[in-house]
Amino acid sequence: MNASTALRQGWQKVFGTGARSERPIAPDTTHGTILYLEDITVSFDGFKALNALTLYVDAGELRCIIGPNGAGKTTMMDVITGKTRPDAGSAWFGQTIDLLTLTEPQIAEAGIGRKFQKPTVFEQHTVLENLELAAAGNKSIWATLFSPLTAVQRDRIDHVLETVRLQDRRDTRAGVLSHGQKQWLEIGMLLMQDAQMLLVDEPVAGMTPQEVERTAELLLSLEGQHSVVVVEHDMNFVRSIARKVTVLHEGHVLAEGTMDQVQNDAKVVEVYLGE
Ligand SMILES: Nc1ncnc2c1ncn2[C@@H]1O[C@H](COP(=O)(O)OP(=O)(O)OP(=O)(O)O)[C@@H](O)[C@H]1O
Repeated sequence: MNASTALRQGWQKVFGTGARSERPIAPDTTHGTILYLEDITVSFDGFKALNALTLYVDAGELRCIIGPNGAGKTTMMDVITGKTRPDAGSAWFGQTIDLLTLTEPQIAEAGIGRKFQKPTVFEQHTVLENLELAAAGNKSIWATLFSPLTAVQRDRIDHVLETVRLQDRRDTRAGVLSHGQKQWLEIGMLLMQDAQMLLVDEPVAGMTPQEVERTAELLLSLEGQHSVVVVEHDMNFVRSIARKVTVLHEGHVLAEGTMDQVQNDAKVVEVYLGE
């Protein structure tokens, strides 16, 4: 059994494999699709950052999104998380949750977590405390850090620490972690929030080669249990984790397929990879 499979199986033991029933609203993925973006258009002063973008993500899928600067990758993430409202189109989380009717906090509550390029952890708190705080949501810091953990919470934290390989850093202040470790901690925090879909923006920028390799293993280990959308410019990294790759250009999908398929697509070579 490889490391990813072992982690995934452990994950299933702790969190189960079905829909998360403790959520007030959870995406219905019985048709196998967790994200439906259809004909999404976003204009800024008449310029179409997204132009009738249609894109679907399967439940449990690890999807890489690539494309030249200005292709609309960030704007797409902003639409999914409710930061930007489209002028036209529809965005559904599973079959029943209309993302365009929800606020940003409601979208996060529904199970969509976003990790920005720059890590945003609580630097003065330990790794363990960061995970506790992430799980606590709106509870006060005092109430969270001074109430004893339940056995279930302890199991979850142990499992997340193992997944993000920070077991031996649990009592380390987050501020002194390496850049890569902070990125993993932040992914761990999304896992503590039980994010079913993780949007991850340029996860390996600024990492050492070993950290890049570890990040690939981490993202691959989430496959199946979580849907992960990774936006990344580092093509070697994308190649190392790629399943299905979507190439965005001028606000819509230029090509989609395996890394080999998109790399050999003449349109993609012309506008992006041939640069
Ligand atoms: N708030 C805004 N106001 C005006 N124009 C914007 C705004 N946000 C994005 N844009 C423009 O929309 C286009 C798409 O930007 P976006 O950031 O989504 O691209 P991207 O694919 O993420 O690029 P990069 O790889 O450089 O991060 C760009 O031309 C950008 O300048």
